[in-house]
Amino acid sequence: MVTTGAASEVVLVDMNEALAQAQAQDIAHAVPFTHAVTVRAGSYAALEGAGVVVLSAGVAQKPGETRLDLLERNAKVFAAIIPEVLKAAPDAVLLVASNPVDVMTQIATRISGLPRNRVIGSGTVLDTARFRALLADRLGVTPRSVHAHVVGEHGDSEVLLWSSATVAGLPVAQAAGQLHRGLTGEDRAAIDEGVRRAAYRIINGKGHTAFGIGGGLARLVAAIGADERLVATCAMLNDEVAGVPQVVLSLPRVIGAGGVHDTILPNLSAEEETALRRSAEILKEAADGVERRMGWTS
Ligand SMILES: NC(=O)C1=CN([C@@H]2O[C@H](COP(=O)(O)OP(=O)(O)OC[C@H]3O[C@@H](n4cnc5c(N)ncnc54)[C@H](O)[C@@H]3O)[C@@H](O)[C@H]2O)C=CC1
Ligand SMILES: CC(=O)C(=O)O
Repeated sequence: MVTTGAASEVVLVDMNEALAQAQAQDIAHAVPFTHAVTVRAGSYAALEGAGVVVLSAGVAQKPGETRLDLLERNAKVFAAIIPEVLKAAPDAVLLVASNPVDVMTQIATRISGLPRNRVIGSGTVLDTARFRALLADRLGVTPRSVHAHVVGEHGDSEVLLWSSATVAGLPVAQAAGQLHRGLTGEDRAAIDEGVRRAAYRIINGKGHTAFGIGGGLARLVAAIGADERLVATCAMLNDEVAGVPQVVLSLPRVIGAGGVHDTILPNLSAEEETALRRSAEILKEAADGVERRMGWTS
């Protein structure tokens, strides 16, 4: 957020106050080289007046763990922190990053009681970035010129929408031909694996992921602050997706002041539609299970 000037003030709140203080100081020392952003650590009360509160507290995956393995632990963290956040910043948009981000967004929607469009999960914003980056690399163009989306779970069952991926308005296979680049079935499989397994690889190498999600969250915060109507793949509670009712997953959403303004369902091939239904079913089952175990539903 500091490097892009996405906000005028950033307040870090963490149960580990010494860590929050240290991070805030370290980040503040980058301000002279970047944008005029005030950065400080504080208690929940310091969130007063916040336009957006990013919820990233909780535990992260250890090597070998899936995102869904974190569910119970992070549900308890959200039950503790969301009432505190809302006491200080009742008008904020909640932007959820903690994993498993889709189910955590459902939990945040339930606990907060806020309108669903004010509780956004970063969802597949990161996976879409990874897809665009890998496709761009294959085709020899910049990722900003690749229009492609990942929908569904931010996790193992996510769906890369190859059928609607374009460059310069051309389907990627045709664009690849004109760019004299191969895009074989093997290349596609490697890109799929590169996107779907990115977090596992990075966590194996450095213990956590940070820069990609930091870039994505900053982009969403900027879009909310400036009422941009940015189209980004984010998670929100949907009435129904692919026949699955009341499920949180990512689709392209229009993001502006106050949160999500609209949702767009891209054209899907039959295979993509089946994969999206499967992803929705996995998330629905995980969310229903944790809601029962937390005693929120019978
Ligand atoms: N959505 C996405 O694309 C991504 C999500 N994540 C998720 O974000 C979360 C955080 O990841 P990291 O920053 O790497 O972990 P981390 O362990 O470095 O940071 C989590 C912080 O939460 C704090 N915390 C824990 N319980 C708390 C409570 N009750 N109140 C206040 N603070 C509390 C801890 O003190 C810690 O500083 C994880 O769930 C991780 O899986 C991480 C990267 C990408
Ligand atoms: C950790 C995580 O969810 C990611 O980097 O995709």
